[in-house]
Amino acid sequence: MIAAARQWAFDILVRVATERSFANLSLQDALGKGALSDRDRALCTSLVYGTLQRQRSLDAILQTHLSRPIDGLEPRVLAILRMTAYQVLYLDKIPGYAAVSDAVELCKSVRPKAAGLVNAVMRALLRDRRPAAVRLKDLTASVADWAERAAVIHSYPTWLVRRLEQTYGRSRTCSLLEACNEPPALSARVNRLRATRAQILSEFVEDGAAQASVLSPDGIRFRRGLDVGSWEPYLDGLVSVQDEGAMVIAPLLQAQAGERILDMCAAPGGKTAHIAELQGDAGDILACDVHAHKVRLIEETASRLGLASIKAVCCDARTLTAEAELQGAFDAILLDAPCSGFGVLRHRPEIRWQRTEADVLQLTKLQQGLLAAAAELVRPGGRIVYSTCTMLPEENEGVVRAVIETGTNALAWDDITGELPPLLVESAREQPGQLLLMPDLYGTDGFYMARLRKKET
Ligand SMILES: C[S@@+](CC[C@H](N)C(=O)[O-])C[C@H]1O[C@@H](n2cnc3c(N)ncnc32)[C@H](O)[C@@H]1O
Repeated sequence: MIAAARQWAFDILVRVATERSFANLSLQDALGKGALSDRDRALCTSLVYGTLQRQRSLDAILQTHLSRPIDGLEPRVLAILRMTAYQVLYLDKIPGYAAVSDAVELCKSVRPKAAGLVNAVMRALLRDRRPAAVRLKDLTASVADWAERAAVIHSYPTWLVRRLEQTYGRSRTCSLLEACNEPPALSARVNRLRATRAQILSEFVEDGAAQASVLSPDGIRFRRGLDVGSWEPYLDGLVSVQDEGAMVIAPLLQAQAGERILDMCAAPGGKTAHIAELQGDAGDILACDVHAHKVRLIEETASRLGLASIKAVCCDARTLTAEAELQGAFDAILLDAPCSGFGVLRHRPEIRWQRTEADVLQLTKLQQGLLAAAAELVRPGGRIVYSTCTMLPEENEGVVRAVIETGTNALAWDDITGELPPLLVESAREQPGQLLLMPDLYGTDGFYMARLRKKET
């Protein structure tokens, strides 16, 4: 019988490949059905994330055992080969024969004709005892282009590696590529209106599985996984799951009780809720998202956390400028912009294969349009926080500079060092209006954040 974890992981991988579904959401969905034991949940997660992360490296190695181009294979057969090669090459605790035997059985159940091929390729893979890193080094030894070589070894598209190399140099790029292939740490933000961090941490005193975050006074970092969906403090609205890096962003808005706030791109509402918590739920927050189904997520977040000051609406935030009464109406605006998402590759490994350079160019236009709209909607003297979860400079500083340099909106960089956690202040010293939090520094996702102030007229 095929191990349940492999069957589920295979189904998710096929869905990601053929329907472009999100691995993290498909996993959440599958694991939420409660059909898998804790051990199988962990294995299923590792198979899905690991196979997607290492896809390019796996393909390069698999190709050496195939007589035809690997991308010509039927998607289900390809998913079986990749998932099994991942176990053989990257997981030490899985016996190779068990993975291969399940691979053949899986193939018989979905594509019987290809079972012989799967068996032959996997046996050949098992016979070669060299570790993946050595095989990849040998395979790329004759590749002259550094970016191409690094892209195969660390498993990324070449264009992205080249772009990072141009921006950060080779050594930092390697460190980023490695960090983004690490498993993500789980972290949570305490809803300070309902609990204290000490209260939540007290649950973990005995096994030491959680510790206070050094990046946020409300943050907790876990040393092991947790079934958040059935964790009481989560169900009772005492905590939200949020990356520690993301927790640094809402405080930059300096939102005070009574202030009118706009969160332009708000779903699923993680940062909106953080703003409301920091305002003591005594502000007036308009939270927009362009997708109706995502607006419901904002409402669910607010309701779970017991936050009444958030009003969620479905609209393209750029169109708000057409409403005369909203011009200059907000004390502060968060623009957590739609972006390429390369800072969250640890949570969404597949986006490296889905996003293209052309997407990035399109995104920068959308980001600039949204920021220009924010400049119209904020009051004179008001603040705009612009953030993304990517390390690509054209979506970050490039967007902010382009909008400031139009010269029509009276925006200026605003020093954020006073609101940053002490650990990050040094990193922002050179350019005090912005910060890039890189995934290879503190084990967080990658985030860019900048604060702008509209000059008083
Ligand atoms: C980075 S996510 C926001 C995450 C959110 N701030 C949080 O912390 O939970 C960007 C969001 O922008 C939304 N979006 C994209 N284009 C938009 C637009 N023109 N107007 C409003 N929302 C938009 C997307 O649907 C997506 O939910």
